[in-house]
Amino acid sequence: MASPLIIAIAGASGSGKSLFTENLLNEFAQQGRPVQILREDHYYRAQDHLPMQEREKNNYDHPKAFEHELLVKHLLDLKDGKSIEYPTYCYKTHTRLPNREILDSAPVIIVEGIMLLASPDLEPLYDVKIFVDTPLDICLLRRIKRDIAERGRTLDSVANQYESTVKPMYHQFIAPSRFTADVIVTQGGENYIALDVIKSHIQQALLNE
Ligand SMILES: Nc1ncnc2c1ncn2[C@@H]1O[C@H](COP(=O)(O)OP(=O)(O)O)[C@@H](O)[C@H]1O
Ligand SMILES: Nc1ccn([C@@H]2O[C@H](COP(=O)(O)O)[C@@H](O)[C@H]2O)c(=O)n1
Repeated sequence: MASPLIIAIAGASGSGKSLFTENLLNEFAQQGRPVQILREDHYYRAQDHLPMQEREKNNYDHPKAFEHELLVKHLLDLKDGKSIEYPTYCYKTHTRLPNREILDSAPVIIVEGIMLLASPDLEPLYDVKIFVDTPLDICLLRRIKRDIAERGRTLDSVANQYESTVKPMYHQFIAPSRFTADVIVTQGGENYIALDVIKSHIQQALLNE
């Protein structure tokens, strides 16, 4: 098998990265082309050694919150055609779950997450770098709804975390990383023209291998 293409999709929390990734996956699934998806969130560091109060106060919007060294290893393994043991993460307990999933390599690997373009160790591994650029007020509204519905948060906790870490870290790390992207996607996860352009590029790159 030729070396897989690695597509990185970055952007603010709530920008629509996950939805964009799902929609890209659907485009390839319709053609019966195998695609593997990795989420940077699964690589948040385990915190079993910390009491819950400490975990709740942590800064999850700093690059050091992630075990990027493991993500680098996994991407290199997938590039070599090897399978990986993909970690599982729980936002409610702020730590890893014991189960791991075996993921096989595939011709297209999509990796999605907030800090993917802000890590110099990861950047050389990508073949295509995409930044989903959505106004921060829209990201915040989506995050409030999602975090209350799915991640066990309250309106107060989302607001406090947003002011103390999410917003300042966005300006320090995520916003500057957009300049390293090959493609900037506006209108979030439902920009079907961007999806089409990226799908065509990937298909062409696979044909040329
Ligand atoms: N273009 C869009 N229009 C409406 N809702 C959207 C759009 N993009 C994403 N969402 C919703 O906003 C929330 C956050 O989107 P998500 O893709 O999880 O963001 P991210 O992965 O960047 O944090 C989800 O509930 C998602 O369904
Ligand atoms: N224990 C955690 C871990 C992460 N977060 C927040 O998740 C955001 C990244 O995930 P997205 O799906 O929204 O891109 C990030 O902004 C962290 O603040 C958390 O709240 N708790």
